Amino acid sequence: MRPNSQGLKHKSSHDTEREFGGTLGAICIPVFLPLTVLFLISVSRCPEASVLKWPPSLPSTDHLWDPLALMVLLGWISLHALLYLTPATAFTFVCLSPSGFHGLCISGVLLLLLVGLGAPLGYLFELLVPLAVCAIAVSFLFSVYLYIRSFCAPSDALALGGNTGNPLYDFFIGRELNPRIGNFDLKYFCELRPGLIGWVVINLGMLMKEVELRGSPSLAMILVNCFQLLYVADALWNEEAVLTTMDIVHDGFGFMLVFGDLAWVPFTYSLQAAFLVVHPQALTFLGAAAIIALNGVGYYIFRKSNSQKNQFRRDPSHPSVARLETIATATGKRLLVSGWWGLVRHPNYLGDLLMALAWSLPCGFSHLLPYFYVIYFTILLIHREDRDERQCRAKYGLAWDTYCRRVPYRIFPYIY
Ligand SMILES: NC(=O)C1=CN([C@@H]2O[C@H](COP(=O)(O)OP(=O)(O)OC[C@H]3O[C@@H](n4cnc5c(N)ncnc54)[C@H](OP(=O)(O)O)[C@@H]3O)[C@@H](O)[C@H]2O)C=CC1
Ligand SMILES: CC(C)CCC[C@@H](C)[C@H]1CC=C2C3=C(CC[C@@]21C)[C@@]1(C)CC[C@H](O)C(C)(C)[C@@H]1CC3
Repeated sequence: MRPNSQGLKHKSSHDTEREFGGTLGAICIPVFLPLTVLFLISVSRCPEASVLKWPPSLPSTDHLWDPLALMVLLGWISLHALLYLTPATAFTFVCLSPSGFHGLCISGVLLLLLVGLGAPLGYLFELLVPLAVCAIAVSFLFSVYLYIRSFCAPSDALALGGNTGNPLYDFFIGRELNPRIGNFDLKYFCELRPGLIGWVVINLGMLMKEVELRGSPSLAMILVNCFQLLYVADALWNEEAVLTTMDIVHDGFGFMLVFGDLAWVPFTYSLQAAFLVVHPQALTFLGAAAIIALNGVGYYIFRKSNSQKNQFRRDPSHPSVARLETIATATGKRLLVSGWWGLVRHPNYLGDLLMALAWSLPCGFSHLLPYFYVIYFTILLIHREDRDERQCRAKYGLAWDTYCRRVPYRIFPYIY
């Protein structure tokens, strides 16, 4: 057996553990999730906006395709590929900031120019369904390309879990860990650039549509736009931290991540803004202040806990983390058992979930749809926590069990 780039030995196709429901999941998820995206966008623009209505509303076939949508999508991905390849020093006005953040700033400047020249950004509302259809199609084609090219990759470039020998499952999970074209890291690019920045551009399009319809943006729309812009800007400012996430370190680059990055994130994470275009909400200043406070608390916990772990992993002797209590593991790495990581085993998930709730609350309580993100995200993070737990137990053995005894709660103190 030959160690791969994850430092682990390849198992045979029979003993590789299958995740996400195995082969059945790999067949159902690529059918079910793209339909879910189209269903949710359709529901968000119906006056009744009911996710429980039967039969479910799906867009009619003549609304699925628009050549303009394909041009916009391919232009957008190409622009970000170009920015990704341009050396950071070329952007002297933001040269001290990380390169993902340049992408966001430059997109912002270009959009302002377009709006200044009279481009109707609000038209994104009409284009949303065909754009999502194109993003789904591009995700499928790109995943097929990744699957085929993975057979030319050396075995130490393959992901541990994506090489079961079952083509459907391997296509879904991803065979190659970090596919590159020269220096261009395809997974890193997709995880942080076109989809994540596309999400805030769609939000802005929804805000402009509201301005077209009602003359000015509502307080609820402004809050949703600002909260989510802060989240995306934070991700791009701290972009190197993504290099330690399980998606980059452990998971292959297959349909699940490609679709997640290019279609799921931009089109389902922007549902609150799309909902508000057709379902305006009256928000009091007191209500808005409470929601801002909730988002602030969530962001504080999310940022502080992520930064504490990143700082500790980078330099454990740094004064900000040197006094924290730790336990040793057999690998030589230490685990934090005080500070944020002594409160619960995933304080960053707790902060992220509080923010998710704050993004839905401006949409009021009359509909379930704006709460889709919080519900989906709770399930995603509980499942992710379980996967991470298994990986950490395999890596750290007894030390991980000691950590779990010291810090018994996973995400919510005294609850879970
Ligand atoms: N908006 C979205 O859709 C999503 C957002 N996220 C967010 O992304 C961020 C990253 O999440 P994710 O990658 O899942 O996980 P984490 O950032 O929580 O990283 C988990 C890893 O941290 C290390 N670790 C765990 N406990 C300790 C400890 N006590 N001391 C030191 N190191 C420890 C382990 O790796 P090691 O020991 O190898 O360093 C473990 O594998 C989170 O804030 C999450 O909320 C995630 C998914 C989706
Ligand atoms: C299609 C499925 C239902 C789910 C696919 C999951 C993906 C959408 C997520 C897996 C991990 C992600 C991360 C982020 C976005 C969502 C996906 C791609 C992230 C970039 C969001 C911003 C954060 O600050 C982060 C820490 C950089 C996130 C990293 C993980």
